[in-house]
Amino acid sequence: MADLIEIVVALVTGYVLWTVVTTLWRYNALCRKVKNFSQIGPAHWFWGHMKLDVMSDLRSVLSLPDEELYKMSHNTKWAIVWMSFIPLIQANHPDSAKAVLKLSDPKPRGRGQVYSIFNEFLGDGLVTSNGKKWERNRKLLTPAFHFDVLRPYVKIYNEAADIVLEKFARQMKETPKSTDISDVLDLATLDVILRCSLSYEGNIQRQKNHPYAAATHRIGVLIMKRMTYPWQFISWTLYMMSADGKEYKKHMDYIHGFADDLIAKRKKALAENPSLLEGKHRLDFLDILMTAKDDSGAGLTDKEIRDEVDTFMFAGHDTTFAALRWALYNFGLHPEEQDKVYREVCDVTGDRTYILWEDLGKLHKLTLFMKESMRMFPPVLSTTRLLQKPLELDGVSFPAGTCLSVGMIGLHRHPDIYPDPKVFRPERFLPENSEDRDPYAFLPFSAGPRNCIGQNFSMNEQKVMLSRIIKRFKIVLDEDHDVIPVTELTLRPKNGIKIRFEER
Ligand code: HEM
Repeated sequence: MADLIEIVVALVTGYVLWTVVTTLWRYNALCRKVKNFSQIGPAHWFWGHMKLDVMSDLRSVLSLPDEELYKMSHNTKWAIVWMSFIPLIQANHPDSAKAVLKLSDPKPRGRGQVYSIFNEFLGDGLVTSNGKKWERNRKLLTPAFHFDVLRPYVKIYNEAADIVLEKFARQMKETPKSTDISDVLDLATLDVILRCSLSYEGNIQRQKNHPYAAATHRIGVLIMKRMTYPWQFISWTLYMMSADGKEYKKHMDYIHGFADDLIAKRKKALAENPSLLEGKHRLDFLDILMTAKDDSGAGLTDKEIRDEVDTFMFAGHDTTFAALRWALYNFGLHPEEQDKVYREVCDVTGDRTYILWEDLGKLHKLTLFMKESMRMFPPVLSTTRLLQKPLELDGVSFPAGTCLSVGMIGLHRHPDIYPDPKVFRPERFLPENSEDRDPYAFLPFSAGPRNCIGQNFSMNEQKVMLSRIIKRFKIVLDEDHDVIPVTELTLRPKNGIKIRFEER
């Protein structure tokens, strides 16, 4: 018996030692590989880049002098951010971005890995799931973004824009110097996604604020804060013991309860009146989820439906909200570009106030403007994959099991791809100026099999909102208000953006 115990102890000790040694060996090999990659600044020996100001205030990164940017990007296709001792390797060139994104490699969701942190919030929805489950749901939900489904949404975007204009006009009467644009656009984008995809009529925009919008805002802040404490990042239990963890759980419970309620109401409505789906040429998002059956005839479980509802409410609202805020900011910063877009909107729409589906394809200058705005201020800052096979690129080989990200800011400001990267120049996206550019050089919506399913939805919504706003108002930035870009899941302006809306 004693012999057996000794053997077991020896085996366990051997296994533990073997695991520690191989992990350290792999870690050391990876560190040697990445040591020459460009960095946003010197890393602290313990915290790495996590506690640097640049992580919370991106102004210094966004205003790096061109020579500095050039030095950081010219000879390398990868950059590195140290999350304490964990290197976060980021593709910052189209070649490396393509190598990462065209693979069907999964998103990393193990303990302490980037997407694990979203699991409690978004469950196993389309953004976070992998493998067969992702494949099934992506196939199931793709028809919800068909043009025929998107076309009637233009009416809803216009209705939301009506209220946005009315509120901006009222706010300007109350505070003529300038007004913060955040709450108005937050509720508008939330209302749009709820009405279009989730058949939910909650009169959201008529409320002063909404607990869902407040909860997503705080969740963004708390997730980024959690990432700066490795022990909280790795352990949900430890996180739940902190005050932040408790607050996070409170918001999450609210969000999940809201989604459950919304699903229950739609189920009830469909049960009482099945004809609601009759005559619908194509089903919208929630109805697809409710009625989908797999080959064996089984539908999605309640939890699966809720995960997708949570995912779409977040992914479909916070991102477009971010893009709209940065676009209005850029209108204010670049009055001459604003003017070009204004004249185009007037030409296309004439005496009409409402934007029609047919107008959307004619708003070329606005589209160039929106692309340049998302180049400089990408609403989503990165996406990550877990290598399933070794990857060799640019003289560096990464073993299977390495996490590789694409960093949108580094990529979109690469001076070899975008000369004068800090200059706002929408003509960069004219066909004649971009046909030779690699499609993986501009990735606000990511690319490859896991690209954004909602990009047309969002582009249409942004076009309607922006053209309606700009046709009615001239946009002037409040120069006394500091705009501080921060990473809070999406790229947000920390204290909002203040604008003076002048009636045209
Ligand atoms: C300006 C607005 C938007 C931006 C910048 C944006 C950006 C992105 C990016 C970068 C990804 C990849 C994320 C990752 O790999 O982790 C993504 C995925 C996704 N987006 Fe968007 N998005 C926007 C709007 C929307 C809208 C309006 C919806 C829904 C109506 C939506 C739904 C999704 C979903 C479900 C995914 C996961 C797709 C998959 O993995 O199959 N997004 N988006």
